[in-house]
Amino acid sequence: MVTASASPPGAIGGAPPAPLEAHTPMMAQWLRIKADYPHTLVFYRMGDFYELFYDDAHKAARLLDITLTTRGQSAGAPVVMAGVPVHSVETYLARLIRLGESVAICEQVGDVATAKGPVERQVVRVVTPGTLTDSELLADKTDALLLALHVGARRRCGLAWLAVTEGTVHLAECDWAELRGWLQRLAPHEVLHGGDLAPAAEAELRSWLDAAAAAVRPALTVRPAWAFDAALGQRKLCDQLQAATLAGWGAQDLPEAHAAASALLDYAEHTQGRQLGHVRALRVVRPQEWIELPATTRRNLELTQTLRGESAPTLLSLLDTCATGMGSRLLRRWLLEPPRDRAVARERLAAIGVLRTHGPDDLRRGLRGLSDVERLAARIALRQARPRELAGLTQTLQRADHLAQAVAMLADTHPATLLQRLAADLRPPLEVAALLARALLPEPAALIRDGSVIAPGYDAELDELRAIQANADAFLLDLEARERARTGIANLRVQYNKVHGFYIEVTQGQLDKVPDDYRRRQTLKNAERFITPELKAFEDKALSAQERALAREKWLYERLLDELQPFVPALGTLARALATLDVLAALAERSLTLDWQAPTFVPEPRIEIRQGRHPVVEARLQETGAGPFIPNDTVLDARTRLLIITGPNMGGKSTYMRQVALIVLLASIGSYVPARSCHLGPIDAIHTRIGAADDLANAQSTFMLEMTEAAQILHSATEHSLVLMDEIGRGTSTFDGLALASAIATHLHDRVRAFTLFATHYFELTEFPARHPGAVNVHVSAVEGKGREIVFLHQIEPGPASRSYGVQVARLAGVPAAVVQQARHTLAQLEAESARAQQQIDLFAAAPEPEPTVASEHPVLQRLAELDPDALSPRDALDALYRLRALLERGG
Ligand SMILES: Nc1ncnc2c1ncn2[C@@H]1O[C@H](COP(=O)(O)OP(=O)(O)OP(=O)(O)O)[C@@H](O)[C@H]1O
Repeated sequence: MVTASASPPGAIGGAPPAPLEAHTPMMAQWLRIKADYPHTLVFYRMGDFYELFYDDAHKAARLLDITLTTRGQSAGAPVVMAGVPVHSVETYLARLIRLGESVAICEQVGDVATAKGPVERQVVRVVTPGTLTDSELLADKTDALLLALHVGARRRCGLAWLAVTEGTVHLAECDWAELRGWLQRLAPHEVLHGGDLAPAAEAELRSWLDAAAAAVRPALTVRPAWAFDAALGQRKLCDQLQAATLAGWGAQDLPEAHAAASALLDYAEHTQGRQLGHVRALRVVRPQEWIELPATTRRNLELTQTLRGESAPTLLSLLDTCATGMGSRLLRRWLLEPPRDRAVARERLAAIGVLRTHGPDDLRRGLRGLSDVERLAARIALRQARPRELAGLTQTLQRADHLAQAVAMLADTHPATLLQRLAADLRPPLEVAALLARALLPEPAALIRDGSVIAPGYDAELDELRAIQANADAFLLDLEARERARTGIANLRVQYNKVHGFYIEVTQGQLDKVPDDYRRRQTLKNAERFITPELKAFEDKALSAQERALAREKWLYERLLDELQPFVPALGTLARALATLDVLAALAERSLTLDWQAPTFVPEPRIEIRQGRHPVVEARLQETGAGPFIPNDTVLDARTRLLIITGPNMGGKSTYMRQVALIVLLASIGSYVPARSCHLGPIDAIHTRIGAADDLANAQSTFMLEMTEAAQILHSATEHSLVLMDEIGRGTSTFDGLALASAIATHLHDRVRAFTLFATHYFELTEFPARHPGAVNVHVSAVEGKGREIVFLHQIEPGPASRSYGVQVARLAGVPAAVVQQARHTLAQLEAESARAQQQIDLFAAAPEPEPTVASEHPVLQRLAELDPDALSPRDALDALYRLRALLERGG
């Protein structure tokens, strides 16, 4: 980090290069502060504005479209500045954060009245994309994730991440090659690194991050190399967890991740300006724990985003009827991190089963409108909680207590372990509710600086100060009456304004009646304003009482935050329990509303779905009244591992394949599924290769992308993976495509042995099952009506499709009749020709052994290859052996 002394004075942040003394006192103060935040926009508080200067001002003017001005001079040059009003700062912050910028908020902390020169200012908080805690800046349903990356020896990467609004640090280690997958899965909003990456590696990191990003452009923030210290990280984690060792979390042998954690915690504390008292949990994430969902799968299955990047209609948007933001965030995590261990899913299913029987509606009503306890716990720990948030917590805790009782009753009668754990964790700290109810007004002011936050009866001193203010009104009325009587001025008024304080106002016509002891305070057009010794004495007392009351309220509020600190862990536990209950209740509601059934897990390899449906397509058909969704079966097991799916365009192949993947995923997270029944064996990954959008940003052609994705699948799929291959090979010429498709199918069938759904338009591939016992043909059915129009039945049936109906679909799509007519004609010719040729290519013949290449590489082997042993006498053979030996000794 650049400091004031390391940089030539005055060259900071675009200011004119000059020693600090040459600048005005205020600009010298700004320069000192800016030197500590060279890469961060400094919002420098001046009255009702935050001002930015020099380079910061230029940048902000560009990014925020605000006016750039100059005012006065410093070091002999005009001061370039731009400002935003304090009252609307959140809007500007939100825009900057979305652009990946960070902002240091620099407030006046000194006393304006007593300051000599500029008031003392300090950076109280740094707002960065990965460390957001303000409710205004965070979307309800997503967390801002901060990730620290440490690249150690042999490019081994340590990862540590957290959402500052949550209480858990996560650790993981991986190789550089796997990093991309991690970034895609986590989609962090900000990544910290030590600045020691080679330029190529940094560029790679940037491109991976941008590819993983959703709405917010992730920031890449450089932290000093010393901040990444394994020993320090381990110590910091132990401190956070209040434990002597990390062994209890299985986190002791992760030095690279410890180094990352040290930078992570240091930075999070630095931005919040304090320790993270609420971070009390640690999780080591080992990728083998989850069913792998590569980025392509998440995209193709439209789990949380449509292919167009919208948030609906997606699987998440269909599932998410959660009543709270906490629930929605947890549901998203469940969906993206399906556990391989079926015990987790079984527990959730059992709990959902109980909620279904009892009807989840009462619980859901109880959850609706609850405060975001998770974020509030963090904001209390960071001392950022606002009065209204705390007042809301009072009610939330009381309502959570009712929920706790309801869940306890359910858990008593139904032994579902998850419900029992929830009942144990749903223990709202009611003393917090009592304390808050006593301390706060039911509807306090938005900000503590405005007063009107602390309830009467909570603090005797505050009550007394407020009484003085309250009596003031009575006193002023009394004074007004007395002065009217004394002076005979009937329209005399005693009033107050912020600038001039208390005064007696007398209109022009009455001025001759003003007594001698009136002192003039201000002259207006039609009136004069006066003060009297009695009013002045009162003013001093009332104003000081008001000021003191405000200061007292502020002090009491700080004490209240102190008193709440010990309850932060309990609030964290409560938040997690509420979120879990919310997700379970939402899944129960969905399963009832959408008529879903519980899946059954089996130990043997199997995906057996009866009457399965695609939940999102079904919902859309229902919405648009476009007819019923046709359910279909899927049976894959140890003997049948690959389905060759054929059928017309628009027939429903993609829908069918996706529905199988979605049902497998839903079952794995412990949800009911859109099917009459589902028996599911172990699954370790869901891979998809569907459609193709040109990756122009990375200059990859459609076909290149198709093959890259196929290669990744062939390398990483196992016999427990589910693989969807949609029309592989269509991005190139027919022969190339067909050859590749058949080779890929063969590899998946023979070597990988993954459960594979292979949709194709290459009819030649329907021969595949005849030669491969683990494969079968199915097709989506369609018929041709009388008018040669195509009717899609969307029914999966055994055997290959009889024809492709491409021309009929084109007609359906409105292709001009003349073109359709010509296509029909050409098709008939092609079919006739192909039947004549009957060229039999054996698509599925075993690949020939790789050609021996070694012989051409080493001269000894070359010579050896040239020998014909049958033509040699024993003597010649011995000679040849000596010659070879000599050649070898000469080094070839
Ligand atoms: N089982 C079903 N029941 C009812 N409608 C369905 C069903 N499956 C698909 N559809 C409807 O058919 C449309 C086309 O389906 P889909 O995209 O899966 O076809 P496809 O065979 O993959 O087509 P292409 O080969 O052109 O990619 C869907 O948008 C949906 O509206």
